[in-house]
Amino acid sequence: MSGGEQKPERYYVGVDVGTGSVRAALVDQSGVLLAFADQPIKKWEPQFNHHEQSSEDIWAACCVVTKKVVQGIDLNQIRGLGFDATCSLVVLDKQFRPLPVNHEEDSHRNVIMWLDHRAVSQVNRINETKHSVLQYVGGVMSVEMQAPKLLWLKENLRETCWDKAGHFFDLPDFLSWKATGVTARSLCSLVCKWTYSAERGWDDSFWKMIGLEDFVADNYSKIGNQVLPPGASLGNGLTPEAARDLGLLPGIAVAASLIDAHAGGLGVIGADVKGHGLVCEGQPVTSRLAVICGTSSCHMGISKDPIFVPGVWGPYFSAMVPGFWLNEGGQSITGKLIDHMVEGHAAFPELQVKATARCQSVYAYLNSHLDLIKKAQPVGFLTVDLHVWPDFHGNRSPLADLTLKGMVTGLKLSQDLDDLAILYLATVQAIALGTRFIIEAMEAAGHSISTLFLCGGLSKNPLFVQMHADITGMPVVLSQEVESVLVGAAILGACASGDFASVQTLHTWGFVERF
Ligand SMILES: Nc1ncnc2c1ncn2[C@@H]1O[C@H](COP(=O)(O)OP(=O)(O)O)[C@@H](O)[C@H]1O
Ligand SMILES: O=C(CO)[C@H](O)[C@H](O)COP(=O)(O)O
Repeated sequence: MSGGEQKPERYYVGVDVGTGSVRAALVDQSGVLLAFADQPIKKWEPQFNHHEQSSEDIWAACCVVTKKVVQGIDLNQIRGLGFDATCSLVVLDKQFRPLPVNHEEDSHRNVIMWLDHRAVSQVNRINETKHSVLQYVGGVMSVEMQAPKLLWLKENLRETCWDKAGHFFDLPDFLSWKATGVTARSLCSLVCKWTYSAERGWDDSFWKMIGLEDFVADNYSKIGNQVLPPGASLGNGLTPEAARDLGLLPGIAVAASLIDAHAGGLGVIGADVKGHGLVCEGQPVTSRLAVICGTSSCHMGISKDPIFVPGVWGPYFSAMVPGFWLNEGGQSITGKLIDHMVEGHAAFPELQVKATARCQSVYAYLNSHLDLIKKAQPVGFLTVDLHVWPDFHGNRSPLADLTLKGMVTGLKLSQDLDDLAILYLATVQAIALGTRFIIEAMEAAGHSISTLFLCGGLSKNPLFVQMHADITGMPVVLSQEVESVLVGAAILGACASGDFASVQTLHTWGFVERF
Protein backbone atom coordinates (compact mmCIF):
# COMPACT_ATOMS: atom_id res chain seq x y z
CA MET A 1 0.00 0.00 0.00
CA SER A 2 1.44 3.41 -0.88
CA GLY A 3 1.46 5.55 2.28
CA GLY A 4 -1.42 7.99 2.66
CA GLU A 5 -3.22 7.09 -0.61
CA GLN A 6 -5.30 4.18 0.54
CA LYS A 7 -6.84 3.81 3.96
CA PRO A 8 -5.88 0.56 5.72
CA GLU A 9 -8.61 -2.07 5.76
CA ARG A 10 -10.84 -1.98 8.82
CA TYR A 11 -12.24 -5.15 10.33
CA TYR A 12 -15.01 -6.02 12.77
CA VAL A 13 -15.58 -9.20 14.73
CA GLY A 14 -19.03 -10.67 15.30
CA VAL A 15 -19.65 -13.44 17.84
CA ASP A 16 -22.91 -15.42 17.74
CA VAL A 17 -23.81 -17.76 20.61
CA GLY A 18 -26.46 -20.20 19.43
CA THR A 19 -28.06 -23.02 21.37
CA GLY A 20 -25.57 -25.66 20.30
CA SER A 21 -22.48 -23.76 19.29
CA VAL A 22 -20.60 -20.46 19.28
CA ARG A 23 -19.57 -18.93 15.98
CA ALA A 24 -17.31 -15.98 15.17
CA ALA A 25 -16.64 -14.08 11.97
CA LEU A 26 -14.19 -11.48 10.78
CA VAL A 27 -16.00 -8.99 8.55
CA ASP A 28 -14.52 -6.18 6.45
CA GLN A 29 -15.85 -2.65 6.06
CA SER A 30 -18.15 -3.67 3.18
CA GLY A 31 -19.80 -6.41 5.23
CA VAL A 32 -17.93 -9.26 3.52
CA LEU A 33 -17.22 -12.21 5.80
CA LEU A 34 -13.53 -13.11 5.59
CA ALA A 35 -13.09 -15.78 8.25
CA PHE A 36 -15.43 -18.07 10.18
CA ALA A 37 -14.95 -20.44 13.11
CA ASP A 38 -17.29 -22.44 15.31
CA GLN A 39 -17.09 -24.42 18.50
CA PRO A 40 -19.71 -26.57 20.25
CA ILE A 41 -20.91 -25.61 23.73
CA LYS A 42 -22.07 -27.86 26.56
CA LYS A 43 -25.70 -28.40 27.49
CA TRP A 44 -27.16 -30.24 30.46
CA GLU A 45 -30.69 -31.59 30.90
CA PRO A 46 -30.62 -32.72 34.56
CA GLN A 47 -34.35 -33.44 34.45
CA PHE A 48 -37.14 -33.20 31.90
CA ASN A 49 -37.73 -29.58 30.81
CA HIS A 50 -34.67 -28.30 32.73
CA HIS A 51 -31.98 -27.10 30.30
CA GLU A 52 -28.77 -25.58 31.65
CA GLN A 53 -25.46 -24.24 30.39
CA SER A 54 -22.29 -22.75 31.84
CA SER A 55 -21.36 -19.10 31.26
CA GLU A 56 -17.68 -20.01 31.73
CA ASP A 57 -17.89 -22.72 29.08
CA ILE A 58 -19.66 -20.29 26.70
CA TRP A 59 -17.05 -17.55 27.27
CA ALA A 60 -14.23 -20.06 26.72
CA ALA A 61 -15.81 -21.04 23.39
CA CYS A 62 -16.12 -17.33 22.43
CA CYS A 63 -12.39 -16.99 23.07
CA VAL A 64 -11.49 -20.04 20.94
CA VAL A 65 -13.48 -18.88 17.91
CA THR A 66 -12.42 -15.24 18.14
CA LYS A 67 -8.74 -16.18 18.28
CA LYS A 68 -9.24 -18.36 15.19
CA VAL A 69 -10.89 -15.72 13.00
CA VAL A 70 -8.30 -13.02 13.68
CA GLN A 71 -5.31 -15.24 12.98
CA GLY A 72 -2.88 -13.57 10.58
CA ILE A 73 -4.61 -10.17 10.83
CA ASP A 74 -2.93 -7.01 12.13
CA LEU A 75 -4.88 -6.56 15.37
CA ASN A 76 -4.63 -2.77 15.07
CA GLN A 77 -7.01 -2.99 12.11
CA ILE A 78 -9.77 -4.59 14.19
CA ARG A 79 -12.07 -1.74 15.11
CA GLY A 80 -15.09 -3.23 16.82
CA LEU A 81 -16.61 -6.31 18.42
CA GLY A 82 -20.29 -7.26 18.64
CA PHE A 83 -22.03 -10.13 20.41
CA ASP A 84 -25.38 -11.77 19.94
CA ALA A 85 -26.69 -14.76 21.86
CA THR A 86 -29.74 -16.78 22.75
CA CYS A 87 -31.84 -15.19 25.46
CA SER A 88 -30.81 -17.56 28.25
CA LEU A 89 -30.63 -16.37 31.89
CA VAL A 90 -27.15 -16.08 33.46
CA VAL A 91 -26.89 -15.89 37.27
CA LEU A 92 -23.86 -14.46 39.08
CA ASP A 93 -23.26 -13.59 42.73
CA LYS A 94 -22.31 -10.15 44.04
CA GLN A 95 -18.65 -10.76 43.11
CA PHE A 96 -19.70 -11.86 39.59
CA ARG A 97 -19.07 -15.56 40.28
CA PRO A 98 -21.39 -18.21 38.81
CA LEU A 99 -24.26 -19.40 41.02
CA PRO A 100 -26.02 -22.76 40.63
CA VAL A 101 -29.46 -22.74 38.99
CA ASN A 102 -30.05 -26.36 40.02
CA HIS A 103 -30.86 -28.46 43.10
CA GLU A 104 -27.51 -30.25 42.75
CA GLU A 105 -25.75 -26.94 43.66
CA ASP A 106 -23.47 -27.28 40.65
CA SER A 107 -22.38 -23.66 40.21
CA HIS A 108 -20.75 -24.46 36.89
CA ARG A 109 -24.31 -24.77 35.54
CA ASN A 110 -25.36 -21.15 36.14
CA VAL A 111 -27.43 -20.57 32.99
CA ILE A 112 -31.12 -21.42 32.59
CA MET A 113 -31.46 -21.87 28.85
CA TRP A 114 -34.16 -20.10 26.83
CA LEU A 115 -35.94 -23.40 26.03
CA ASP A 116 -36.11 -24.43 29.71
CA HIS A 117 -39.74 -25.00 30.72
CA ARG A 118 -39.32 -25.43 34.49
CA ALA A 119 -41.28 -22.29 35.41
CA VAL A 120 -44.74 -23.41 34.28
CA SER A 121 -46.54 -22.68 37.56
CA GLN A 122 -44.81 -19.29 37.78
CA VAL A 123 -45.74 -18.22 34.24
CA ASN A 124 -49.34 -19.30 34.74
CA ARG A 125 -49.57 -17.10 37.84
CA ILE A 126 -47.94 -14.20 35.99
CA ASN A 127 -50.47 -14.53 33.17
CA GLU A 128 -53.36 -14.66 35.65
CA THR A 129 -52.43 -11.11 36.78
CA LYS A 130 -53.44 -9.81 33.31
CA HIS A 131 -50.99 -6.95 33.97
CA SER A 132 -50.78 -4.37 31.17
CA VAL A 133 -47.12 -5.22 30.37
CA LEU A 134 -48.42 -8.52 28.97
CA GLN A 135 -49.95 -6.61 26.04
CA TYR A 136 -46.38 -6.11 24.80
CA VAL A 137 -45.51 -9.82 24.72
CA GLY A 138 -48.42 -10.92 22.55
CA GLY A 139 -50.96 -10.95 25.41
CA VAL A 140 -49.47 -14.01 27.12
CA MET A 141 -46.04 -14.25 28.72
CA SER A 142 -43.96 -17.21 27.57
CA VAL A 143 -42.31 -19.60 29.98
CA GLU A 144 -39.17 -18.93 27.91
CA MET A 145 -38.97 -15.31 29.15
CA GLN A 146 -37.03 -14.19 32.22
CA ALA A 147 -39.68 -13.12 34.77
CA PRO A 148 -41.05 -16.67 35.36
CA LYS A 149 -37.51 -18.07 35.57
CA LEU A 150 -36.53 -15.46 38.17
CA LEU A 151 -39.64 -16.25 40.19
CA TRP A 152 -38.79 -19.97 39.99
CA LEU A 153 -35.32 -19.26 41.40
CA LYS A 154 -36.81 -17.26 44.26
CA GLU A 155 -39.34 -19.96 45.07
CA ASN A 156 -37.09 -23.00 44.61
CA LEU A 157 -33.45 -22.06 45.25
CA ARG A 158 -33.84 -19.31 47.81
CA GLU A 159 -30.74 -19.95 49.91
CA THR A 160 -28.37 -21.43 47.37
CA CYS A 161 -29.05 -19.00 44.55
CA TRP A 162 -31.61 -16.23 45.03
CA ASP A 163 -30.30 -14.71 48.28
CA LYS A 164 -26.71 -14.78 47.04
CA ALA A 165 -27.41 -13.41 43.56
CA GLY A 166 -25.95 -10.04 42.61
CA HIS A 167 -26.53 -10.04 38.85
CA PHE A 168 -29.07 -11.61 36.52
CA PHE A 169 -28.03 -11.15 32.89
CA ASP A 170 -29.55 -12.08 29.58
CA LEU A 171 -26.79 -14.05 27.85
CA PRO A 172 -26.04 -11.31 25.24
CA ASP A 173 -25.61 -8.78 28.07
CA PHE A 174 -23.43 -11.18 30.06
CA LEU A 175 -21.06 -11.36 27.08
CA SER A 176 -20.78 -7.59 26.67
CA TRP A 177 -20.21 -7.25 30.44
CA LYS A 178 -17.53 -9.95 30.32
CA ALA A 179 -15.78 -8.08 27.50
CA THR A 180 -15.97 -4.59 29.01
CA GLY A 181 -16.85 -4.79 32.71
CA VAL A 182 -19.87 -2.59 31.90
CA THR A 183 -23.13 -3.90 33.37
CA ALA A 184 -25.40 -1.76 31.14
CA ARG A 185 -28.02 -3.89 29.42
CA SER A 186 -29.09 -3.82 25.80
CA LEU A 187 -32.52 -2.38 25.10
CA CYS A 188 -33.08 -5.45 22.92
CA SER A 189 -32.88 -8.04 25.68
CA LEU A 190 -34.66 -5.98 28.33
CA VAL A 191 -37.57 -5.05 26.06
CA CYS A 192 -38.01 -8.48 24.51
CA LYS A 193 -37.53 -10.78 27.50
CA TRP A 194 -37.79 -8.70 30.69
CA THR A 195 -40.89 -6.40 30.18
CA TYR A 196 -38.82 -3.19 30.05
CA SER A 197 -40.40 -0.46 27.94
CA ALA A 198 -38.26 1.74 25.68
CA GLU A 199 -40.67 4.57 26.44
CA ARG A 200 -41.65 4.01 30.08
CA GLY A 201 -38.78 2.00 31.60
CA TRP A 202 -39.52 -0.62 34.25
CA ASP A 203 -43.06 -1.00 35.59
CA ASP A 204 -42.81 -1.27 39.40
CA SER A 205 -46.38 -2.51 39.70
CA PHE A 206 -45.66 -5.57 37.55
CA TRP A 207 -42.70 -6.76 39.63
CA LYS A 208 -44.61 -6.11 42.88
CA MET A 209 -47.68 -7.94 41.61
CA ILE A 210 -45.77 -11.09 40.64
CA GLY A 211 -43.82 -11.30 43.90
CA LEU A 212 -40.46 -9.95 42.71
CA GLU A 213 -40.71 -6.62 44.54
CA ASP A 214 -37.04 -7.15 45.51
CA PHE A 215 -36.00 -5.65 42.18
CA VAL A 216 -38.00 -2.47 42.74
CA ALA A 217 -36.53 -2.04 46.22
CA ASP A 218 -32.96 -1.97 44.92
CA ASN A 219 -33.79 0.14 41.85
CA TYR A 220 -33.35 -2.78 39.44
CA SER A 221 -29.59 -2.91 40.02
CA LYS A 222 -29.58 -6.73 39.73
CA ILE A 223 -31.43 -6.83 36.39
CA GLY A 224 -30.28 -3.57 34.83
CA ASN A 225 -30.86 0.11 35.47
CA GLN A 226 -28.64 1.42 32.72
CA VAL A 227 -29.98 0.61 29.27
CA LEU A 228 -28.33 1.27 25.90
CA PRO A 229 -29.46 0.78 22.30
CA PRO A 230 -27.91 -2.17 20.42
CA GLY A 231 -24.68 -1.05 18.76
CA ALA A 232 -23.90 1.64 21.36
CA SER A 233 -20.27 1.66 22.44
CA LEU A 234 -19.71 0.32 25.97
CA GLY A 235 -17.40 2.06 28.47
CA ASN A 236 -13.74 2.10 27.47
CA GLY A 237 -14.10 -0.89 25.18
CA LEU A 238 -12.39 -4.23 25.65
CA THR A 239 -10.70 -4.65 29.03
CA PRO A 240 -7.08 -5.87 29.14
CA GLU A 241 -8.21 -9.16 30.69
CA ALA A 242 -10.88 -9.83 28.06
CA ALA A 243 -8.45 -8.75 25.33
CA ARG A 244 -6.01 -11.42 26.54
CA ASP A 245 -8.79 -14.03 26.60
CA LEU A 246 -10.03 -13.20 23.11
CA GLY A 247 -6.66 -12.56 21.44
CA LEU A 248 -7.54 -8.93 20.61
CA LEU A 249 -6.13 -5.56 21.66
CA PRO A 250 -7.51 -3.79 24.74
CA GLY A 251 -9.69 -0.76 24.13
CA ILE A 252 -11.34 -1.80 20.87
CA ALA A 253 -14.99 -0.78 20.74
CA VAL A 254 -17.50 -3.30 22.09
CA ALA A 255 -21.18 -2.87 21.30
CA ALA A 256 -24.34 -3.24 23.34
CA SER A 257 -25.57 -6.59 22.07
CA LEU A 258 -28.56 -8.23 20.44
CA ILE A 259 -30.47 -11.46 20.94
CA ASP A 260 -29.46 -13.95 18.22
CA ALA A 261 -32.70 -13.85 16.26
CA HIS A 262 -32.54 -10.05 16.25
CA ALA A 263 -28.96 -10.09 14.96
CA GLY A 264 -30.11 -12.42 12.17
CA GLY A 265 -33.03 -10.09 11.45
CA LEU A 266 -30.68 -7.12 11.28
CA GLY A 267 -28.32 -9.11 9.05
CA VAL A 268 -30.99 -9.81 6.39
CA ILE A 269 -33.99 -7.52 6.59
CA GLY A 270 -32.43 -4.52 4.84
CA ALA A 271 -30.79 -6.54 2.07
CA ASP A 272 -30.41 -4.84 -1.30
CA VAL A 273 -32.68 -6.81 -3.67
CA LYS A 274 -32.38 -4.59 -6.75
CA GLY A 275 -32.47 -6.35 -10.08
CA HIS A 276 -33.83 -9.70 -8.90
CA GLY A 277 -37.45 -9.06 -9.92
CA LEU A 278 -38.66 -9.50 -6.37
CA VAL A 279 -42.02 -8.09 -5.38
CA CYS A 280 -40.50 -6.48 -2.27
CA GLU A 281 -38.16 -4.31 -4.39
CA GLY A 282 -40.76 -1.59 -4.71
CA GLN A 283 -42.22 -2.12 -1.26
CA PRO A 284 -41.31 -0.76 2.18
CA VAL A 285 -39.03 -2.82 4.44
CA THR A 286 -42.13 -3.62 6.51
CA SER A 287 -43.21 -6.05 3.75
CA ARG A 288 -40.29 -8.32 4.64
CA LEU A 289 -40.34 -11.07 7.25
CA ALA A 290 -36.95 -12.28 8.49
CA VAL A 291 -37.12 -15.92 9.57
CA ILE A 292 -34.12 -17.07 11.63
CA CYS A 293 -34.14 -20.85 11.64
CA GLY A 294 -31.82 -22.76 13.96
CA THR A 295 -32.75 -24.92 16.93
CA SER A 296 -35.94 -22.82 16.92
CA SER A 297 -37.41 -20.48 14.30
CA CYS A 298 -38.06 -16.78 14.95
CA HIS A 299 -40.27 -14.69 12.66
CA MET A 300 -39.29 -11.01 12.79
CA GLY A 301 -41.63 -8.44 11.21
CA ILE A 302 -41.26 -4.68 11.67
CA SER A 303 -43.76 -1.81 11.46
CA LYS A 304 -43.84 1.98 11.75
CA ASP A 305 -46.67 1.87 14.30
CA PRO A 306 -47.25 -0.72 17.02
CA ILE A 307 -49.24 -3.77 15.91
CA PHE A 308 -50.71 -6.04 18.58
CA VAL A 309 -50.84 -9.64 17.35
CA PRO A 310 -52.37 -12.12 19.80
CA GLY A 311 -49.87 -14.89 20.52
CA VAL A 312 -47.00 -13.15 18.71
CA TRP A 313 -44.39 -11.47 20.93
CA GLY A 314 -44.18 -7.69 20.93
CA PRO A 315 -44.79 -5.11 19.73
CA TYR A 316 -41.30 -4.10 20.90
CA PHE A 317 -40.06 -0.59 20.08
CA SER A 318 -36.53 -0.21 18.65
CA ALA A 319 -35.57 -3.73 19.74
CA MET A 320 -34.16 -4.74 16.35
CA VAL A 321 -34.22 -1.89 13.83
CA PRO A 322 -34.06 1.51 15.60
CA GLY A 323 -37.26 3.51 15.23
CA PHE A 324 -39.37 0.53 14.14
CA TRP A 325 -41.70 -1.67 16.16
CA LEU A 326 -40.96 -5.38 16.07
CA ASN A 327 -43.29 -8.38 16.26
CA GLU A 328 -41.57 -11.69 16.88
CA GLY A 329 -43.41 -14.89 16.09
CA GLY A 330 -41.67 -18.15 16.84
CA GLN A 331 -41.62 -21.93 16.89
CA SER A 332 -39.81 -23.20 19.98
CA ILE A 333 -38.23 -26.14 18.25
CA THR A 334 -37.66 -26.58 14.53
CA GLY A 335 -34.07 -27.72 13.82
CA LYS A 336 -34.20 -29.60 17.10
CA LEU A 337 -37.47 -31.27 16.04
CA ILE A 338 -36.09 -32.36 12.66
CA ASP A 339 -32.98 -33.78 14.39
CA HIS A 340 -35.22 -35.51 16.98
CA MET A 341 -37.44 -37.16 14.35
CA VAL A 342 -34.59 -38.28 12.13
CA GLU A 343 -32.20 -39.45 14.86
CA GLY A 344 -34.97 -41.30 16.73
CA HIS A 345 -36.09 -43.36 13.72
CA ALA A 346 -35.23 -47.06 13.45
CA ALA A 347 -33.60 -46.51 10.04
CA PHE A 348 -31.25 -43.75 11.32
CA PRO A 349 -28.16 -46.03 11.65
CA GLU A 350 -28.67 -47.18 8.04
CA LEU A 351 -29.03 -43.53 6.96
CA GLN A 352 -25.79 -42.60 8.72
CA VAL A 353 -23.87 -45.40 7.01
CA LYS A 354 -25.22 -44.50 3.56
CA ALA A 355 -24.70 -40.74 3.98
CA THR A 356 -21.14 -41.27 5.23
CA ALA A 357 -20.36 -43.53 2.28
CA ARG A 358 -21.37 -40.67 -0.03
CA CYS A 359 -19.60 -38.02 2.08
CA GLN A 360 -22.93 -36.25 2.55
CA SER A 361 -24.80 -34.91 5.56
CA VAL A 362 -27.80 -37.02 6.54
CA TYR A 363 -30.04 -34.17 5.34
CA ALA A 364 -28.41 -33.94 1.92
CA TYR A 365 -28.79 -37.72 1.65
CA LEU A 366 -32.46 -37.60 2.67
CA ASN A 367 -33.17 -34.81 0.18
CA SER A 368 -31.72 -36.82 -2.69
CA HIS A 369 -33.52 -39.95 -1.47
CA LEU A 370 -36.82 -38.06 -1.58
CA ASP A 371 -36.05 -36.99 -5.15
CA LEU A 372 -35.55 -40.64 -6.04
CA ILE A 373 -38.75 -41.99 -4.47
CA LYS A 374 -41.07 -39.19 -5.58
CA LYS A 375 -40.77 -40.41 -9.18
CA ALA A 376 -42.75 -38.08 -11.45
CA GLN A 377 -44.83 -36.49 -8.67
CA PRO A 378 -44.01 -33.26 -6.86
CA VAL A 379 -42.22 -34.20 -3.63
CA GLY A 380 -45.04 -32.80 -1.46
CA PHE A 381 -47.36 -35.60 -2.61
CA LEU A 382 -45.30 -38.17 -0.72
CA THR A 383 -46.98 -37.10 2.50
CA VAL A 384 -50.66 -37.20 1.50
CA ASP A 385 -51.41 -39.60 4.36
CA LEU A 386 -48.67 -38.76 6.86
CA HIS A 387 -48.96 -35.63 8.99
CA VAL A 388 -46.99 -34.13 11.86
CA TRP A 389 -48.19 -31.60 14.43
CA PRO A 390 -44.88 -29.97 15.36
CA ASP A 391 -45.55 -28.61 18.87
CA PHE A 392 -43.40 -31.20 20.68
CA HIS A 393 -42.19 -28.40 23.00
CA GLY A 394 -45.42 -26.41 23.17
CA ASN A 395 -46.54 -23.71 20.76
CA ARG A 396 -44.77 -20.35 20.96
CA SER A 397 -46.86 -18.58 18.27
CA PRO A 398 -49.61 -17.91 17.49
CA LEU A 399 -51.37 -20.22 19.98
CA ALA A 400 -48.99 -19.29 22.82
CA ASP A 401 -49.76 -22.56 24.58
CA LEU A 402 -46.83 -24.30 26.25
CA THR A 403 -48.99 -27.33 27.13
CA LEU A 404 -49.38 -28.43 23.51
CA LYS A 405 -47.67 -31.65 22.48
CA GLY A 406 -46.58 -33.13 19.17
CA MET A 407 -48.49 -35.66 17.09
CA VAL A 408 -47.91 -37.91 14.06
CA THR A 409 -50.80 -39.45 12.14
CA GLY A 410 -50.61 -42.01 9.35
CA LEU A 411 -47.90 -44.32 10.73
CA LYS A 412 -47.41 -47.79 9.21
CA LEU A 413 -45.65 -50.92 10.45
CA SER A 414 -42.64 -50.51 8.15
CA GLN A 415 -39.69 -48.46 9.39
CA ASP A 416 -37.32 -48.45 6.45
CA LEU A 417 -35.34 -45.60 4.92
CA ASP A 418 -38.28 -44.56 2.70
CA ASP A 419 -40.43 -44.16 5.82
CA LEU A 420 -37.73 -42.11 7.51
CA ALA A 421 -37.37 -39.84 4.47
CA ILE A 422 -41.13 -39.30 4.28
CA LEU A 423 -41.41 -38.62 8.03
CA TYR A 424 -38.58 -36.09 7.67
CA LEU A 425 -40.45 -34.43 4.79
CA ALA A 426 -43.70 -34.32 6.78
CA THR A 427 -41.82 -32.69 9.69
CA VAL A 428 -40.34 -30.02 7.44
CA GLN A 429 -43.78 -29.39 5.93
CA ALA A 430 -45.34 -29.12 9.40
CA ILE A 431 -42.77 -26.51 10.38
CA ALA A 432 -43.42 -24.55 7.18
CA LEU A 433 -47.17 -24.73 7.84
CA GLY A 434 -46.44 -23.34 11.31
CA THR A 435 -44.71 -20.38 9.65
CA ARG A 436 -47.78 -19.86 7.45
CA PHE A 437 -50.00 -19.97 10.55
CA ILE A 438 -47.86 -17.23 12.15
CA ILE A 439 -47.89 -15.07 9.01
CA GLU A 440 -51.69 -15.38 8.81
CA ALA A 441 -51.98 -14.17 12.42
CA MET A 442 -49.61 -11.25 11.74
CA GLU A 443 -51.50 -10.26 8.60
CA ALA A 444 -54.88 -10.48 10.33
CA ALA A 445 -53.55 -7.96 12.86
CA GLY A 446 -52.28 -5.47 10.26
CA HIS A 447 -48.92 -6.62 8.87
CA SER A 448 -48.61 -6.86 5.11
CA ILE A 449 -45.88 -9.35 4.30
CA SER A 450 -44.80 -10.27 0.77
CA THR A 451 -41.34 -11.82 1.05
CA LEU A 452 -39.45 -14.11 3.43
CA PHE A 453 -35.75 -13.63 4.21
CA LEU A 454 -34.38 -16.86 5.71
CA CYS A 455 -31.15 -17.35 7.63
CA GLY A 456 -29.75 -19.67 10.34
CA GLY A 457 -28.58 -23.30 10.11
CA LEU A 458 -31.82 -24.62 8.59
CA SER A 459 -31.65 -22.16 5.70
CA LYS A 460 -28.74 -24.29 4.43
CA ASN A 461 -31.26 -27.06 3.78
CA PRO A 462 -32.77 -26.58 0.26
CA LEU A 463 -35.82 -28.72 1.12
CA PHE A 464 -36.58 -26.57 4.16
CA VAL A 465 -36.31 -23.41 2.05
CA GLN A 466 -38.42 -24.81 -0.81
CA MET A 467 -41.18 -26.00 1.53
CA HIS A 468 -41.36 -22.53 3.09
CA ALA A 469 -41.78 -21.01 -0.38
CA ASP A 470 -44.36 -23.61 -1.52
CA ILE A 471 -46.42 -23.55 1.66
CA THR A 472 -46.48 -19.80 2.25
CA GLY A 473 -46.76 -18.97 -1.46
CA MET A 474 -44.10 -16.27 -0.96
CA PRO A 475 -40.66 -15.84 -2.49
CA VAL A 476 -37.89 -16.85 -0.12
CA VAL A 477 -34.69 -14.82 -0.27
CA LEU A 478 -31.32 -16.03 1.00
CA SER A 479 -28.37 -13.70 1.47
CA GLN A 480 -25.17 -14.33 -0.40
CA GLU A 481 -23.55 -14.61 3.01
CA VAL A 482 -25.01 -17.72 4.65
CA GLU A 483 -23.84 -16.67 8.12
CA SER A 484 -26.19 -13.70 8.26
CA VAL A 485 -26.56 -13.82 12.05
CA LEU A 486 -22.83 -13.14 12.30
CA VAL A 487 -23.16 -10.26 9.86
CA GLY A 488 -25.71 -8.82 12.31
CA ALA A 489 -23.27 -9.22 15.21
CA ALA A 490 -20.48 -7.59 13.20
CA ILE A 491 -22.81 -4.69 12.32
CA LEU A 492 -23.00 -4.02 16.07
CA GLY A 493 -19.20 -3.90 16.36
CA ALA A 494 -18.95 -1.66 13.28
CA CYS A 495 -21.53 0.69 14.73
CA ALA A 496 -19.78 0.83 18.14
CA SER A 497 -16.46 1.63 16.44
CA GLY A 498 -17.86 4.96 15.25
CA ASP A 499 -16.82 4.16 11.66
CA PHE A 500 -20.49 4.19 10.64
CA ALA A 501 -23.20 6.58 11.73
CA SER A 502 -25.81 4.07 12.89
CA VAL A 503 -27.11 0.52 12.75
CA GLN A 504 -29.55 1.60 10.01
CA THR A 505 -26.74 2.69 7.70
CA LEU A 506 -25.34 -0.83 7.95
CA HIS A 507 -28.27 -3.16 7.65
CA THR A 508 -27.97 -3.29 3.85
CA TRP A 509 -24.80 -5.33 4.46
CA GLY A 510 -26.99 -8.40 4.04
CA PHE A 511 -26.92 -8.17 0.24
CA VAL A 512 -28.74 -10.76 -1.77
CA GLU A 513 -27.60 -13.21 -4.33
CA ARG A 514 -29.18 -16.58 -3.72
CA PHE A 515 -32.84 -17.59 -3.93
N1 LIG B 1 -26.30 -27.92 5.99
C1 LIG B 1 -27.38 -28.19 6.73
N2 LIG B 1 -28.39 -28.93 6.23
C2 LIG B 1 -29.48 -29.20 6.96
N3 LIG B 1 -29.67 -28.80 8.22
C3 LIG B 1 -28.69 -28.05 8.78
C4 LIG B 1 -27.49 -27.72 8.08
N4 LIG B 1 -26.72 -26.99 8.90
C5 LIG B 1 -27.40 -26.88 10.08
N5 LIG B 1 -28.58 -27.52 9.99
C6 LIG B 1 -29.60 -27.65 11.05
O1 LIG B 1 -29.76 -26.38 11.66
C7 LIG B 1 -29.96 -26.54 13.07
C8 LIG B 1 -28.99 -25.71 13.85
O2 LIG B 1 -28.94 -24.42 13.33
P1 LIG B 1 -28.02 -23.32 14.02
O3 LIG B 1 -28.38 -22.02 13.36
O4 LIG B 1 -26.63 -23.78 14.01
O5 LIG B 1 -28.61 -23.41 15.49
P2 LIG B 1 -28.40 -22.63 16.83
O6 LIG B 1 -28.18 -21.18 16.46
O7 LIG B 1 -29.66 -22.85 17.55
O8 LIG B 1 -27.21 -23.23 17.55
C9 LIG B 1 -29.78 -28.00 13.40
O9 LIG B 1 -31.02 -28.56 13.64
C10 LIG B 1 -29.12 -28.58 12.15
O10 LIG B 1 -29.51 -29.89 11.91
O1 LIG C 1 -36.12 -16.62 21.95
C1 LIG C 1 -35.15 -16.46 21.28
C2 LIG C 1 -35.08 -15.30 20.40
O2 LIG C 1 -36.01 -14.33 20.79
C3 LIG C 1 -34.04 -17.47 21.36
O3 LIG C 1 -32.82 -16.84 21.55
C4 LIG C 1 -34.05 -18.36 20.20
O4 LIG C 1 -35.31 -18.89 19.94
C5 LIG C 1 -33.01 -19.45 20.32
O5 LIG C 1 -32.34 -19.32 19.16
P1 LIG C 1 -31.70 -20.46 18.28
O6 LIG C 1 -32.78 -21.40 17.89
O7 LIG C 1 -31.16 -19.70 17.09
O8 LIG C 1 -30.64 -21.07 19.11
